[in-house]
Amino acid sequence: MNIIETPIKDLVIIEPKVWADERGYFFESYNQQLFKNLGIDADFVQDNQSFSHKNALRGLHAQATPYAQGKLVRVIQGRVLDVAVDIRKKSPTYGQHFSIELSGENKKMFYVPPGFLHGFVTLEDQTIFSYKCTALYHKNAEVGVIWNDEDLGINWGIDANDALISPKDAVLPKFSEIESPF
Ligand SMILES: Cc1cn([C@H]2C[C@H](O)[C@@H](COP(=O)(O)OP(=O)(O)O[C@H]3O[C@H](C)C(=O)[C@H](O)[C@H]3O)O2)c(=O)[nH]c1=O
Repeated sequence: MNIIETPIKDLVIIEPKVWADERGYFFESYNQQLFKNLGIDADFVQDNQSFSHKNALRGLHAQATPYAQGKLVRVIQGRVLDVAVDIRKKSPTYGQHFSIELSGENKKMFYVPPGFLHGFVTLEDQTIFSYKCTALYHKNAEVGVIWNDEDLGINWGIDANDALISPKDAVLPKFSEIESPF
């Protein structure tokens, strides 16, 4: 298992060791001791899974302190562009984002610590997205920013007219309109 740092501190990519043979493949998608050895000393308490059609765009979401969530995200089937935005007020990369393509094919995982907005857009039909969270869901603690915020300048790689957005996400505020809870 390899861990790859990104230009944003604490935001890391994990490449699991994949065992392939004539039957298919096997890999450990999570191993607490191995992750702690790699510096990800997080206790996960909730697993989530979503299924999406192509061009579904979920985000940008976070949960405010004290319910802030770290997320270990991966794609079981299909392909996404995954995006994390640093909104830790004291961070030198505040307001900056990092994007990565996650797929059933590349089997890459992405650890998004507490203090980040998170979202993804699906690049293939029948995409299954799975992630572990370090805090339970608290609906009333949800915070979000509109996906196409001009200040964040995220290139989602799809035509905005094709994006499938939930009614909730379609009315999220601009980045300049929120006070980061981190
Ligand atoms: C997140 C969540 C949702 N729900 C229920 C509440 C909603 O009625 C329904 C759909 O939720 P939502 O539309 O917020 O699902 P997503 O748009 O995929 O939200 C996720 O999208 C981005 C990518 C994230 O990083 C977050 O984990 C999460 O906000 O599931 C639950 O019961 N538990 C949960 O933990």
